[in-house]
Amino acid sequence: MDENSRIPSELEELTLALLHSRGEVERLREREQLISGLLGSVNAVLWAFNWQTRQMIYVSPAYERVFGRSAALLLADYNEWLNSIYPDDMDYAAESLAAALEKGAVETREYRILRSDGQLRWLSDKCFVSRHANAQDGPVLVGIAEDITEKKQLEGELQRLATTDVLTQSCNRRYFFECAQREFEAARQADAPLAFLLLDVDDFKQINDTYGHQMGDIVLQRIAQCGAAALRRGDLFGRIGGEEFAAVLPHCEEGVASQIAERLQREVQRLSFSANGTTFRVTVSQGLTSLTAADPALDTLFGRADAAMYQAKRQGKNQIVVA
Ligand SMILES: Nc1nc2c(ncn2[C@@H]2O[C@H](COP(=O)(O)OP(=O)(O)OP(=O)(O)O)[C@@H](O)[C@H]2O)c(=O)[nH]1
Repeated sequence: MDENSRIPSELEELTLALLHSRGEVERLREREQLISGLLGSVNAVLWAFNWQTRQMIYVSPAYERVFGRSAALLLADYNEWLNSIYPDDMDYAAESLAAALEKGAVETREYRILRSDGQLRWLSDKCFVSRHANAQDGPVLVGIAEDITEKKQLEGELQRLATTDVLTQSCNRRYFFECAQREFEAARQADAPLAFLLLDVDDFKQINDTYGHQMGDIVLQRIAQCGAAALRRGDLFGRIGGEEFAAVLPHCEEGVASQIAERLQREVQRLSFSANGTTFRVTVSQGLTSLTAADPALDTLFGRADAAMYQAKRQGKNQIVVA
């Protein structure tokens, strides 16, 4: 056989190369279809952002579903993304994005957006510095944003259940003392006034025994409503025992605290209940005290308010004792 006949001619080489590159193009097309199918079906927004030019380079199809806005507008102008962030969360969203540049990644970003239809939604938006970006184009940030509104609502509901007294919807004992401790420490640190109020329903056993436990529950609910009505915004109110409630009044001088306790006393006295064809009223005894420089712990305040409340009971009930 002739030596030259074994060497493929230039034409054959070209044909082989063409066939090979056609196969490659076909494979790439299939791959692209697969990836765009995946990106289209994933309910998370994948995005890429050029930090230097402040340009959105890419955003996946889920953007229009999650944000309810046009992807074309976003690709034309990055401000479209900023416009969608809930104003209170704007600083956090911008700072955490910049932090990703320094740290390489921020995986705990959560903020709220306003969809174009006015709906408020929570997003988890993890972002990373891309390792594949071209150095001369500046850093590129890539991210994955997911709608976590339902998860947030569930967390909120769990938090509410863990901190709320089921019967009266006021703070439960554990949460009340947790918040009271924080208020106590803040007042001590700022040398600010703080009052502690303890309230116990008078002759509650008799109410239960005469009108039934269910009626007793209604009494507790109405007293809790009086508490919410009489206190100021920022005051803490909770049910800390069966028929015992407590309040912490931050930044409250003794005189104002007394007025608040008196208002609460009157609110309760005004309540009227009907059962078994009769009408009855309830009263409460209150113990009130204020933080002094010598109080080492919240327990000291609590103990003083408790002693004052028992003094009110001993003195005939339906009254406030200030200690
Ligand atoms: N209906 C109802 N009763 C409760 C609840 N928790 C505790 N109690 C009742 O509250 C009553 C408290 O009674 P006592 O501690 O004797 O106090 P009191 O009758 O209010 O007497 P004074 O405190 O001296 O005025 C008890 O009978 C408890 O069973 C509750 O969630 N619902």
